[in-house]
Amino acid sequence: MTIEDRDDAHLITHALAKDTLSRLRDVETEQVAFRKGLVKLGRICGYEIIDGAMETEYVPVETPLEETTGERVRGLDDVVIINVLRAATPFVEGLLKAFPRAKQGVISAGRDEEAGMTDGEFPITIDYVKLPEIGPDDTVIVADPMLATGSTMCAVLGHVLDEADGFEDLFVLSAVSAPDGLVRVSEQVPEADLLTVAIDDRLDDDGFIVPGLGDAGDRAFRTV
Ligand SMILES: O=P(O)(O)OC[C@H]1O[C@H](OP(=O)(O)OP(=O)(O)O)[C@H](O)[C@@H]1O
Ligand SMILES: O=c1cc[nH]c(=O)[nH]1
Ligand SMILES: [Mg+2]
Repeated sequence: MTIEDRDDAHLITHALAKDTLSRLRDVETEQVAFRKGLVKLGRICGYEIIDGAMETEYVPVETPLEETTGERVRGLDDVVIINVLRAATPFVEGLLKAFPRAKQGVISAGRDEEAGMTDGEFPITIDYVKLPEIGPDDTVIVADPMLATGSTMCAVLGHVLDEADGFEDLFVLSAVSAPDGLVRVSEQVPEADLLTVAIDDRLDDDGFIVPGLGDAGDRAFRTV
């Protein structure tokens, strides 16, 4: 198993996840490679969630030759993936390779970077929310590659909690997290399990994760 439990989060420690993230961090990685890297990382994280957090059950299987016992992952049809626009889009594309039958939700959320941070938090604008029905059997994965101050994720989770009629598990999945963001989300939404590939050192004065990988949305969508 390549998920390591820590006090602040569960770390996805698969070697390929670390390799892919290191390529994403590289300032020389251009748009197409960056976007493909996020897709790949999403796929790896999806497989790791299945391996580390979901159960299997034994089932009878009739092969062309005889009956045997196989093993199937339980609950693959009861997965909800929430795409936090915009940077999560390629990350979610990868997750869907692991969970092809997931129900999908979309929440468009952005930090007001002109307003800036106050007490370590950004004002968040939510423009659009479209969620599927979420119920007690569902494993919910809220995906956003960057968890910086945690302001966006707290706002997003507020909508998820308002609309969900219970859930089996609620995972917040990010590629890179800052310590402040992990603390904010776990204090404000204790029912969420935080999964991340890396926990970086700190935030800079503009709320960017250091060393981080820069602005994930801008690099994937080439808006700089
Ligand atoms: O933890 P926080 O301090 O809230 O920062 C993290 C958020 O910032 C980025 O989105 P951004 O606002 O840049 O929007 P984008 O996806 O459209 O680029 C990132 O994808 C997160 O959603
Ligand atoms: O470092 C950061 C912080 C917020 N959003 C990003 O894309 N990168
Ligand atoms: Mg951005």
